[in-house]
Amino acid sequence: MKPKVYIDGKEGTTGLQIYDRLASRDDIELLLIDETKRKDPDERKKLINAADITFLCLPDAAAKEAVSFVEKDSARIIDASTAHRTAPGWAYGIPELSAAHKYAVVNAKFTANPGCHASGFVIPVYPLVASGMIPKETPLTVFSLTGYSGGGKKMIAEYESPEKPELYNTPRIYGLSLKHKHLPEMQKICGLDIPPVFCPIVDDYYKGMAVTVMLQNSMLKGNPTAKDIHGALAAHYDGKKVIKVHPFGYEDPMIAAGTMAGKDSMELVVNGHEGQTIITALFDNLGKGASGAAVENMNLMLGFEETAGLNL
Ligand SMILES: NC(=O)C1=CN([C@@H]2O[C@H](COP(=O)(O)OP(=O)(O)OC[C@H]3O[C@@H](n4cnc5c(N)ncnc54)[C@H](OP(=O)(O)O)[C@@H]3O)[C@@H](O)[C@H]2O)C=CC1
Ligand SMILES: CC(=O)N[C@@H](CCC(=O)OP(=O)(O)O)C(=O)O
Repeated sequence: MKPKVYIDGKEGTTGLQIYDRLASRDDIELLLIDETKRKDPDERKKLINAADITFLCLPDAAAKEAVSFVEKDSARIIDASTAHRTAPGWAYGIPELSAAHKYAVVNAKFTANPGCHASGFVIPVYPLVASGMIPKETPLTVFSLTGYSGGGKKMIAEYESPEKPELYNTPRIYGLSLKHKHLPEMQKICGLDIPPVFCPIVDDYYKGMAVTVMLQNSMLKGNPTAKDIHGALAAHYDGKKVIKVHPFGYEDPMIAAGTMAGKDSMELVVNGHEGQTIITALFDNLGKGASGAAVENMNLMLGFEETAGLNL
């Protein structure tokens, strides 16, 4: 029998993107809610318990409510919201981080899909902290360029409105409280003593991200060069299908944030010299930053090839 899959919040930005990746697959059965009942708690509860896996593509409060609906042992959850990313008992959905992370996802009842900015930070930083190259007490900084689809339906409507304010044509820095909701997962998953200083920037294009971490090499163990750091990342992600480490350096003098738009994979680009290193994670906020990652996690949880249905 084919595994049954339900998307709670299918009409939203992330939900529609997951639907697009699953609609043509014949190895799963998609359960669809009656459109007039898509926010009806009883109907959603019925489908969550009828499904083998439910994707939650909802605001945090609705995601928490959906988890409270789970009754059957067979019902498993992949939550795209921020609600459970540091919660006990939840697997963190970046299986490439380590064998233990992959094992946790494969066997999870509950998987938290990572935040988009967080993915671009955690994927380069986790292995460097785990190996000791970045001491866990290092004060890191990170900035992230994102397309406006990262803000969901509301932000998409603002950017695509004829009344769009003139200054929305230029990049806008936000998260100025320095308390962005992705900071807890960045710190916890990487095992850092303190969260990084994080500056997100949204710009007037639909999708694609460039998340950049800058390092003073003298703060790192053994005073590595940028090439050493590149070598450590290339070794860690060697053979991975969804995460690629670009050969050291970059062929163009500039890196465009939209380079990986439309893809479900991520590319890490390392530049620098003996004294300083700059690492940029290039990916799509709707791909490895959300829906592509969610489908990859589903594939692992259901025993499929992890890249099934993905566009690498
Ligand atoms: N956009 C992105 O790049 C990313 C988003 N996420 C996260 O994924 C989740 C969904 O985000 P996104 O798709 O962007 O958001 P959207 O606002 O685009 O979509 C959310 C959807 O949930 C529906 N919804 C709201 N409340 C309920 C409810 N009680 N029951 C059923 N459906 C409900 C909304 O309905 P209606 O259509 O009526 O508004 C909407 O269709 C969020 O938690 C977000 O933080 C994570 C990573 C990246
Ligand atoms: C442009 C924009 O607003 N992006 C969102 C992040 C999107 C994402 O990863 O979302 P969740 O953590 O909600 O899952 C933000 O920075 O809050």
